Amino acid sequence: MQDILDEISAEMRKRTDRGTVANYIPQLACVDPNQFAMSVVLPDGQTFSTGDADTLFSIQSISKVFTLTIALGKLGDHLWSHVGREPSGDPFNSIVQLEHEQGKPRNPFINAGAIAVVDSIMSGHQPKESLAEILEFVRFLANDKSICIDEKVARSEIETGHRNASLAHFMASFDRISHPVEHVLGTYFHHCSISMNCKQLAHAGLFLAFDGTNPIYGTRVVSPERSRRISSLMLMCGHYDGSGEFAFRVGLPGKSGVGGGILAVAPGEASIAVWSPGLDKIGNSKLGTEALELLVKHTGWSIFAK
Ligand SMILES: NC(=O)CC[C@H](N)C(=O)O
Repeated sequence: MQDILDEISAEMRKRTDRGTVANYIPQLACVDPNQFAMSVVLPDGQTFSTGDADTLFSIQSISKVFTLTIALGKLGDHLWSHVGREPSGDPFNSIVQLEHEQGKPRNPFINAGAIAVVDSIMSGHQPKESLAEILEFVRFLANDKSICIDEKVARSEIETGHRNASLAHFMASFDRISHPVEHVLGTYFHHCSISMNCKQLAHAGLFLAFDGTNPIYGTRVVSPERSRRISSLMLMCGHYDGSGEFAFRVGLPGKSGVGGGILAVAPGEASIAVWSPGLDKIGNSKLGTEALELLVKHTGWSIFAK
């Protein structure tokens, strides 16, 4: 595995077209695009890494996997009255479907859906309490208490987040937001601003690759059924209007973020995190996707393989 990862890393180093860093969040625009990292965690806990795997990056929308897991734990199937579970085929920050669909977001991974999910888990609490709960959950999953929120990134998102504010207010106009919009947005921006490195992220996703149970510690996080459902949403919606392309090229459930990270799960095999800050036109990591494509070629880990 180490040889495979080093080969992929060497291949990625040669790439001249590395995509473009997210510049609509000023703090993310400062990140050096020449970075690359990949980590693979196996069920016995062995962790293989290459590149800048200890460097922290903003996990952005990958955090939506964790908030969805919390929301399903709290609301169960009732969550689906707040948010749908169909691919949107539109950009992650699009508002168009909301008007035609009575303010109900298509799925939990587009921005509108993730904002609705956050609202559903706040249950009358202050943003600080909800954030503490989300952060605690991520730390528990990764078994790492050092994971934190990057306050500078959160500030930067708050200052420039007009589009997300529009989505939240638009949903509120359909009575679909039950907490003060500013509180919901503050919580959303902060959970998007959690910083992690590839090793931590791969560990945090391990439960999804093993039917809801972390195989290293034997701790059950969610039921097998729920784990499979979260993974199926990652496959169908985890890369927004690029989800079909990702399934076609990689063939694994994955969730991307505009910080350039991707969490991918190979059921029964491994959890994988990859990071390269340059994005393609849709907002998914360009080299991250290429690296996962190569990994799957080497390992045969596609969910469509026997
Ligand atoms: N795709 C993403 O990672 C988007 C998340 C980002 N925080 C936003 O709201 O725009």
